[in-house]
Amino acid sequence: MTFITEIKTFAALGSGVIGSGWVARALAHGLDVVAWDPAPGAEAALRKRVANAWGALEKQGLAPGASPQRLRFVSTIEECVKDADFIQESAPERLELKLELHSKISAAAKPDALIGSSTSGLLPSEFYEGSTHPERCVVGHPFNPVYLLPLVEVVGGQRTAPAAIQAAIQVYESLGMRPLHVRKEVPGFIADRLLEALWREALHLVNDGVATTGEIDDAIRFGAGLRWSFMGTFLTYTLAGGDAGMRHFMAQFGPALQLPWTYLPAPELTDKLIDDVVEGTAEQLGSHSISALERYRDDCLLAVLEAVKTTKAKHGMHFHD
Ligand SMILES: NC(=O)C1=CN([C@@H]2O[C@H](COP(=O)(O)OP(=O)(O)OC[C@H]3O[C@@H](n4cnc5c(N)ncnc54)[C@H](O)[C@@H]3O)[C@@H](O)[C@H]2O)C=CC1
Ligand SMILES: C[N+](C)(C)CC(=O)CC(=O)[O-]
Repeated sequence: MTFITEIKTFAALGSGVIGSGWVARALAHGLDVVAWDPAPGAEAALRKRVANAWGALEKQGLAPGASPQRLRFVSTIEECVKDADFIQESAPERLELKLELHSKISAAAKPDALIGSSTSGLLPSEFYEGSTHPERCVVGHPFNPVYLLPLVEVVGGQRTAPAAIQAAIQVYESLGMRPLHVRKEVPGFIADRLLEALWREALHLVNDGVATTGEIDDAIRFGAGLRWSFMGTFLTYTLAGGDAGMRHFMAQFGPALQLPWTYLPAPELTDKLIDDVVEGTAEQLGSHSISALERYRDDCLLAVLEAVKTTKAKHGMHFHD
């Protein structure tokens, strides 16, 4: 079984934060993009988000012919997918909604067009249950902002063909991404399991009055956050074990895991906790608008990506190593 991997037309269903990020990435790679979203005013909101991202994409370098004008917004699912070579769904994270949407998408799509879902952690075997040609259906879980962050987790369901996983990896690579094949279909995949643990503990720290949202963000951005862009937890902790490496690290810090410092269940989302988090982050936002902070974030990310790429090259490594 073969799937389309040379893509000219990219279909995006759902054009919120993540869908618009996919649209911007695909446009920047010189593709024609067709988008659909049922919300009133969705087309204007999408074009505004793409415009806000375009400056960063220009700085990063556009493919020949890349233009926001190659985006066409349509009014039906069928029109969106019928001529598409690759389809990416970024609809709200609700199982029933995705189940129904994918039965319509897959029925109208070319049979050999791959279908990816941006879900953050739902299981593909479940929401592709009613899909036509389920062997071409995968999860392609991206990270915000999708147009700059390279990681995409690729996950197959019980009926996904291994060849479709490889084909999807090829397509995401052609969009400049760094696919990571999640070999076992588990809720939350790999990255969101880790991010959820951090998020849960951050909420506990606010709930227990230990720290404000700003202080917790400081604890990340001036410490581990800086090193995470080029070295993950396992290699970082190997170095933290000194010359004796990971075995010494495990012997020294392993017992603390039995205390443990962290809680497993999430805190109850009481009105007070929600207010504390919303008020804390409003203070952090200050007078900046979300789009201004998105441009600031994008500039920082471009600088970090460039620094990591240049430094890796000096050490004989490729960016995707
Ligand atoms: N926001 C994030 O940080 C990330 C989200 N994701 C995933 O991406 C997907 C989309 O999330 P967001 O973009 O954050 O949500 P969002 O709320 O920003 O956007 C969702 C969009 O879907 C549209 N929509 C509503 N009903 C729809 C339907 N029946 N069919 C198609 N579109 C519909 C909405 O009008 C809205 O524009 C979810 O599966 C989420 O788990 C993945 C990575 C990160
Ligand atoms: C909060 N979230 C689970 C939707 C986050 C993600 O899925 C990935 C990200 O961009 O952090």
